[in-house]
Amino acid sequence: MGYLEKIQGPDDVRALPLEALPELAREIRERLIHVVARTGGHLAPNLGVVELTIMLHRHFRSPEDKLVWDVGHQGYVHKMLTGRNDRLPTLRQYGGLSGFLKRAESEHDIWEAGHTSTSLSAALGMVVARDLQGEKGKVVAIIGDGALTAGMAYEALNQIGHLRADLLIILNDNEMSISPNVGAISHYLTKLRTHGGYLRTKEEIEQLLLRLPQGKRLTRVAERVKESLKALLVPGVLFEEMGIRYFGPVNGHDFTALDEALQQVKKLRGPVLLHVVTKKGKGYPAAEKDADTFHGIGPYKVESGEPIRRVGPPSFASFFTRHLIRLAERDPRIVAITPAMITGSGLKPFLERFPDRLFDVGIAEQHAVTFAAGLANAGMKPVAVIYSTFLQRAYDQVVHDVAVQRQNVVLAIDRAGLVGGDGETHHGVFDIAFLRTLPNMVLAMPKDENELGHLLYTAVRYDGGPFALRYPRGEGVGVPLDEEYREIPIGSWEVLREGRDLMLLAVGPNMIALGEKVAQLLARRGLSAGLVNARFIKPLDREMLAEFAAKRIPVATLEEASAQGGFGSAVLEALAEAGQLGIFVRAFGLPDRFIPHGSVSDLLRDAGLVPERIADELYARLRGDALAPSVREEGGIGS
Ligand SMILES: Cc1ncc(C[n+]2csc(CCOP(=O)(O)OP(=O)(O)O)c2C)c(N)n1
Ligand SMILES: CC(=O)[C@@H](O)[C@H](O)COP(=O)(O)O
Ligand SMILES: [Mg+2]
Repeated sequence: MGYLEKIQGPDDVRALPLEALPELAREIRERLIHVVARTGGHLAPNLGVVELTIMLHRHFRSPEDKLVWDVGHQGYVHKMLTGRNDRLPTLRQYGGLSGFLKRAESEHDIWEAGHTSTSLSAALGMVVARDLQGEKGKVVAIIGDGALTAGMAYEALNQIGHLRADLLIILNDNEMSISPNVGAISHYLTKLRTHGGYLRTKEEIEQLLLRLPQGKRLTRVAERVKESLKALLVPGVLFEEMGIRYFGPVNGHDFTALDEALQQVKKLRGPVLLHVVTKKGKGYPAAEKDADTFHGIGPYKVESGEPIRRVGPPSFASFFTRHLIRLAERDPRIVAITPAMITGSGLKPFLERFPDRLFDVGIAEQHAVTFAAGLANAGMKPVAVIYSTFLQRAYDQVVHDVAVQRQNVVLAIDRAGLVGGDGETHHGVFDIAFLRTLPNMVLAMPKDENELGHLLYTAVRYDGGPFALRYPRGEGVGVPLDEEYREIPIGSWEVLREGRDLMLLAVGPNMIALGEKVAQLLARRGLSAGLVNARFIKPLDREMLAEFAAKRIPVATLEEASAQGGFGSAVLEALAEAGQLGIFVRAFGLPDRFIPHGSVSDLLRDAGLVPERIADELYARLRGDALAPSVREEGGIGS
């Protein structure tokens, strides 16, 4: 029996002799590689923090000492060492372990995060609470070099330094965000890494100066000279100048070096940053070689690292890039912006074709949006490609810098809808509600990858202000692409199927497929339901809506988004405004709760967005039959 199988919690980790740790690390890596090969997940980040996680649990007594992980995608090792190793094969599965930390899963999961760069702010909050309550215990934030490119991290560092907060920050620097890290901060960290590993403080540097010939005089010369010497000699001066003592860099795979470093820094009071250098994907050649692909990967063959690809059409993201390249060929104003998601957004072909017209701004969604507004302000046609969930971080920039000024920015909202294994923090289900309420905003979603191209063509030619174009994670529908693009009239819907007794208004490919099945089920029961591709969420096709109302045809809306404030709400508001609420309307969407991880089909079923449930309810309501009990279930269909 190996070491890992005997570990039920951090006490067991602390009980192991130092010399047993390399074998424990090997066992952890072997299990990670085999389990994630089946479940999919964030393999490379976790392989990079095996030794670090082991040592953190040896030096700090979780949960009295609080380990606050940034993002949490690198929390698998932490879970294995805190009593959840046996459940690892349920990772990211419906009802199984989350791929991020979850307080409901364990007392050792102090903080939940799927979005980067929140750990420092949260940790500082815990430090201040501890001190105000007179509690004990260390607070340790573990943040990656990528997460350190987000502005929110500096807002926290600013206050940490100001308060001289007694907080340990572990900077896990693997030179990678998802793709190789970018920006001036990353460049600075590279300089620090190449300084070679030493653990000197400012004081020691000053002692060193004093030992130099003329050292006394030297140290007496103007503060400016000393400061500039310090900047040369003192590593981490960026942090030091914020009042945060910097130590490192330390080899994050060397148990002895980590042990010594943690031994030293944990005794210190006040804000301390330990710079740990790790390798993303460590211990699995395929992941070491291609940490970008193995950052977040689907199932793969262990022997070769070759992804087990499902046969099917390319992803919406890759279709989007194909259209963007075709349009950028003709329009030099078009530039693309990504906040550190080149790979996930499928933008690599665009980068290869137009290296000077793609801007990776790092993990900086707020900056990405306002940078786009600045570009538009100067006559360019910026296309900001941002996952729906990450766009949430830039909402005020959309309002204040884009919508108010009617800047001609295209917001390409990828991962719009349920995303599956990433769960609550990643489903793109709120952007309809938070964008449709903005004046000057156009918001559209295509029925398939071909219409995606026509809507993008319409968007880049539109000069009436912001145009938000949302599309889902996952594969296209499998339709051919037209040779030529055509403009789609803004605010126009498309009738896909005529109906006499009911019109289903569906947003996006999944809901159109769902609507088609509902219409077929109702047809078998003698109810004629039509289906509309509601490709514009804003502006609505008020003409078509008024026509249904005038003919007193009931409508039902279908959206893979929060029903609260979503497309269905917009339709209800429009009918109420036109005094046409007399017709029956039902808005089907996601319920008023956060949707966990699992397959999209499991999650849609859970939310009641399945044809049988919807057909049952609509039939019962329209034919006056008593509602089937199952349909009345609370919290199911968007309530
Ligand atoms: C606000 C936000 N934007 C983008 C992402 C997508 N994302 C997840 S992990 C990651 C890279 C994080 O890099 P780093 O902090 O260095 O961690 P590593 O994966 O290298 O361990 C990114 C961009 C996110 N989770 N949150
Ligand atoms: C942890 C994180 O936020 C990203 O790695 C995210 O999981 C990527 O999502 P996709 O797999 O949809 O690109
Ligand atoms: Mg990193």
